Amino acid sequence: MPNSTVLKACEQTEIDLSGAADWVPFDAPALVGDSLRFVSGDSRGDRFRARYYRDAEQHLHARFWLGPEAEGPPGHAHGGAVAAIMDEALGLAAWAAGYPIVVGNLNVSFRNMLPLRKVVTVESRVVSVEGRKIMVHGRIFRGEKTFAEAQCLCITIPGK
Ligand SMILES: CCCCCCCCCC(=O)SCCNC(=O)CCNC(=O)[C@H](O)C(C)(C)COP(=O)(O)OP(=O)(O)OC[C@H]1O[C@@H](n2cnc3c(N)ncnc32)[C@H](O)[C@@H]1OP(=O)(O)O
Repeated sequence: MPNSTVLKACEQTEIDLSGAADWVPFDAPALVGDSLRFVSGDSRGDRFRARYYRDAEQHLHARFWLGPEAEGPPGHAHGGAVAAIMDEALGLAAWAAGYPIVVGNLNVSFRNMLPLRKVVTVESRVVSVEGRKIMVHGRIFRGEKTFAEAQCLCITIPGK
């Protein structure tokens, strides 16, 4: 079977990215539009598929699926793919909290290799706001297993 056919087969698969019972879908493109294209913009893609939610306390969560085009170590996610998820999700968490920002500093700890073709959860918290500096913490996990943790310093955009 040619490679292109193998990749197409993956595209056809519907991935269950549904949220927890008390989460409400969050319309991220309505807030930041094309800024999401690099990571979560292709809902049928073979790299990332994602859906964002907010809980009752307005914290941002996401379900992410990483496909074959996000591969680093065999069968597992590339570190850059994990960092890209953190960059988008934690930056978006600041936007969703009302702060128009860019990411100034992102510190990612890779705790366990993240398996491809599994749905994982991203959780985030805006932990502090000091002037233009918004600190957001996040974690990628599935069940009891944490794959990555991150601290993201977001800086509000002057004039926004
Ligand atoms: C846009 C929609 C996004 C939606 C969700 C998707 C999220 C995607 C997130 C991204 O990928 S954003 C793209 C990657 N980030 C960048 O390209 C940012 C590039 N850097 C800049 O544009 C500027 O350096 C920046 C706006 C962050 C800061 O420049 P400024 O000249 O406006 O601010 P300044 O340097 O005066 O710093 C303001 C404060 O922030 C602090 N700061 C700035 N950059 C920092 C840094 N990198 N590390 C630590 N602290 C930093 C700085 O020390 C200072 O603290 P104090 O007020 O306490 O003095």
